[in-house]
Amino acid sequence: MRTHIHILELMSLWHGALQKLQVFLVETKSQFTFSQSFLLRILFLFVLSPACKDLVAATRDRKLNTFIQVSVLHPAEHILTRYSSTEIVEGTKDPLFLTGVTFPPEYPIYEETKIKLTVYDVKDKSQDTVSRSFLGCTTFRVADLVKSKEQQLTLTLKTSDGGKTVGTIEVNLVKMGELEDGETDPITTDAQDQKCALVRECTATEGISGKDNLPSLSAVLKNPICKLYRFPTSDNKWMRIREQMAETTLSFHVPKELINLHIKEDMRRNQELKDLGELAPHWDNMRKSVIAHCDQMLSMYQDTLAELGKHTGSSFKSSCSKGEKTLEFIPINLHLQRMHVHSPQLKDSLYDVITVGAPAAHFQGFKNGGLRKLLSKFEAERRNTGYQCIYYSPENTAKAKEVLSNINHLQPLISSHADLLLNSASQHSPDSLKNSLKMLSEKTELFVHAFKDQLVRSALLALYTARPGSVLKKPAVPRNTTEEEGDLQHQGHPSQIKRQDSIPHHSEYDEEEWDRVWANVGKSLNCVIAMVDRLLEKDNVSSTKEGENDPSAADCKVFHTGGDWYEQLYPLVITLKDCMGEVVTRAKQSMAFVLLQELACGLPQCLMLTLRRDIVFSQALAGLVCGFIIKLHTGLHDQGFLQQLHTVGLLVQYEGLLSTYSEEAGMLEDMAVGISDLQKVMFKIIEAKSEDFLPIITGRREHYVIEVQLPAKMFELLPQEIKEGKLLRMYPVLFNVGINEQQTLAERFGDTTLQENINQENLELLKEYYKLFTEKMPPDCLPHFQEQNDLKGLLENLHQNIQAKKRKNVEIMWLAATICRKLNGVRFTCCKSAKDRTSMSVTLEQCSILRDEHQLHKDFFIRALDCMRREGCRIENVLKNVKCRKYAFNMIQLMAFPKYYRPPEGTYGKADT
Ligand SMILES: O=P(O)(O)O[C@H]1[C@H](O)[C@@H](O)[C@H](O)[C@H](O)[C@@H]1OP(=O)(O)O
Repeated sequence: MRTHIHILELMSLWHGALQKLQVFLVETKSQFTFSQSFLLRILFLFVLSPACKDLVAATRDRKLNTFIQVSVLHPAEHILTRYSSTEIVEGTKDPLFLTGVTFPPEYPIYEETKIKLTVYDVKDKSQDTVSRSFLGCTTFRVADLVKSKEQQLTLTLKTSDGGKTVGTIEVNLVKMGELEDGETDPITTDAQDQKCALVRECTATEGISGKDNLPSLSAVLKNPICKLYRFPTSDNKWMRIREQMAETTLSFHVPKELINLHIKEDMRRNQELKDLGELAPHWDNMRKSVIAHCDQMLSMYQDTLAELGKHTGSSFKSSCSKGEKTLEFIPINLHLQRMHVHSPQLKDSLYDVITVGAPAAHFQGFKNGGLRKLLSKFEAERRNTGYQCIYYSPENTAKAKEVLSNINHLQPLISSHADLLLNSASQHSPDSLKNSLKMLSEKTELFVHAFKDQLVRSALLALYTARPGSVLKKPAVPRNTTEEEGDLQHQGHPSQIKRQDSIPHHSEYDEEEWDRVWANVGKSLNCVIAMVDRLLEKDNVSSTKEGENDPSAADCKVFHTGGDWYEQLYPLVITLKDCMGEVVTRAKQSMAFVLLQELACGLPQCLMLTLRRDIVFSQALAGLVCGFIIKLHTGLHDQGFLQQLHTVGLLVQYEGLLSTYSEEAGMLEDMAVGISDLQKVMFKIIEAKSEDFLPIITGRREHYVIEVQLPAKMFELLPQEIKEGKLLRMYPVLFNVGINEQQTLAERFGDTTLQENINQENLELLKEYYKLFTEKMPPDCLPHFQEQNDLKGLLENLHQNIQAKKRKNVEIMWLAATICRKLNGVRFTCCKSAKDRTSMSVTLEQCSILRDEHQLHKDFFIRALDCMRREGCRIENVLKNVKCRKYAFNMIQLMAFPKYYRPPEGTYGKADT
């Protein structure tokens, strides 16, 4: 029977290159046999090599630059598939390879599968196609390795004609424990004992969601890619690095949920506009035009949602699709980039960065700039041009939306509590009556409170004047004139709009009427409360009398039947509902009238701007939800973090690499608004009731709540406050430093103030977060808390760097990222597509962390950086996006990059992006 083995990872780290190469297979379980046909889950295929002497080069005029190519010959296919390569090690006959090779979990490896290791000498790696010459190769059958004595093969590395021996390769199968022991082996100077890199297994579940195989994380992360490296530390030990990258189903799930909410919100708003009642012709025509435009927009959202509903396949949007209309709500190239470090004598550490294209409206384009500019320009125009409508500030428009949302939320709630009260009355249940009354009172108080706003009062007046034939005997300026009322008078109060004389005039506007209607709700609630008190009191008395064998007890019983309580409360409850209905109608209409002004003043631009903002927000939100869920899973056992989460909130730090020149300046303007809009988002963690762990989104444009579902076992780990549904706040901050040739142009001939302003504003936000953090968190709470002073210093340093206005000051990014990590925040890195510049930046960040936190040997810093860029997850990201293993940089671009952002030779060039 043919055995089907899953070799999850093949790691090749080859030191001493061609003489001797050892390959290790490591199994997950302590036992497996190859006679079974089920999938064997092998953790490691580990390539290890001692030093190589007498390496045979084709010519002796130059030193060898070598790499190993790993190919697989599948038993059924007889085709050799090129699978993976190590990095190139230059100028030595004793190369030390640091890069591993991985097989994904679904990769089929059989007993009969052959693995071929070919060694090449690279002549010129700067060319598009690396010019190389063959040095030698060897092939082994997986079964031979597994069945071999001591699970080790010694193979000869031969020239292509099979004639000449150029070295030997040792292949070993290693059990997990042996590997772990090996990990801490010191590196000796004796090349014979040098051990090299490995690639470790990465299954969809275990690789990223950890050993517990967390279903709530597996539901979100898909298609993981995993690479492993082993790098020397400064004290000559080995550290093991697992680099992982995964896409997320949230790329599509979040935008779909959000568009659904927009549709509901806009349908409701359109209905509210229709329900405004009779209006004078000027306003009526305005309303018709607004509704027509809004309906058009609505159907556009519906079409987009329908298109997204058809989408199947991969859960990420590639860089090539960034301009596609149907995908405009989807974030570009959203991935989790994770580095897992096992270093000797130190605790394992995880470093996560979410990489995503800058949230921006690519389909709409950037000819007129991005949201930051467009919104303020629009607002200024709306304020200054003589539209035939009333100007309400953005704050007041937002307030109107809030009032409407409160009405829509509270009215049905109060109504159902009132029904519950009647129900309790009919059951003659004192306890339940008390409870229902408590709930009813609480909600009604909230309701009354919701309308205590001057805006409602002034909008009622404005609406009154917009009714056919309205007239004001004197300019009715309500008490406490507000900003919009000032504007209202300034810009043409509706009452000042000329009307035809034939329109019949209404009686004078009664300013006090609203107060009366509004107060009636409170009064009718008081009547209900008084009645309930009386009923309960009588009930008490009657039961006491009953206990005393009072002869009139029988009468009382008749008097206090369920029906009686109900009958006495019923008319009062109906009055309460009626009063509330009266308030709702007036308040809804007045607020809808405010919204009508907002829309009418800027048609159709305001709808296009709303669309643009929705698109950008959708992309930003998808990333944030992904970042939050991952952070929650990694921090679930960290009590300090959980406390920070509910007492302070979560810091979310974005690193932007966009230039402030041409189109990218527009992208940055979009991105800045999209990220700032994330302040409107709060998270809530709930216990999952089914196997569907995807987050649930509720709310409206001004305020969203994301409910993240956790399985019961994990939910149990949360602090009580979070379990009780406390809303968790987000603190997004963005720091941008353009690094490419376009930024050089911006610095020389253009303008960098956009970047400077963004960095300055966000520094203030970061400082605010830090202040909150120090005020609310106990001093010993966080693992990094002892670094309190460091943090202060880092913030000061960041401040100075931002003030310094130095060109391409990438120190800003490093400082902001370090502060974020120390404050337990979520890290994001973004450029246009999150493919090229982002890859340079995250790999640099990874290696810098290894150097600063894990004692990466200083001589290996550049080597490690090159390994990650050449063979790591990010080149796979490029491949996923553009089907080509080349970072899309040309020489001119690279020359403009800060030094450590340049990829190794041979990894960049023309790519069709
Ligand atoms: O991932 P990016 O860095 O945004 O990719 C850029 C790349 O930096 C640039 O050199 C190249 O000319 C392309 O513009 C890339 O953008 P794409 O969005 O086209 O991948």
